[in-house]
Amino acid sequence: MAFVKDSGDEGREPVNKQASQDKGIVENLRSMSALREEMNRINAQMLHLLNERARVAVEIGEIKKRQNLPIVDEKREREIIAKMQEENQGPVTDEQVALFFGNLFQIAKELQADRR
Ligand SMILES: C=C(O[C@@H]1C=C(C(=O)O)C=C[C@H]1O)C(=O)O
Repeated sequence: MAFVKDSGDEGREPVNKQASQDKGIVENLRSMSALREEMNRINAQMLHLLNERARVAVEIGEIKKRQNLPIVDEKREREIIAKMQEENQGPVTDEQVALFFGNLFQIAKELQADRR
């Protein structure tokens, strides 16, 4: 950043404060837009994986239906959450990992129940 020279101790004001601020805002908007594009790509990948997982859950549901087994398997859900928390490297917290997988289980169980 440019500064006015020798304007005393309290000096060190930008030559053009407004222009510097505007440049910062433009840079931030550029970064934000690039980050949102990255976020859009991740969202699309996650949607793809969500549907892939859902298709597997539906297949498991068909087997359970044929064998007259219950949809809900709490032990299996607890094991998945424990394993995912063990592998979790953050910044997502273990509590958030449990919440996220809990939502995935909910979706899987709804899809299985829809087909009973
Ligand atoms: C998919 C299953 O059905 C349910 C959903 C689970 C999941 O989404 O991972 C896990 C256990 C079950 O409560 C399963 O039994 O594996």
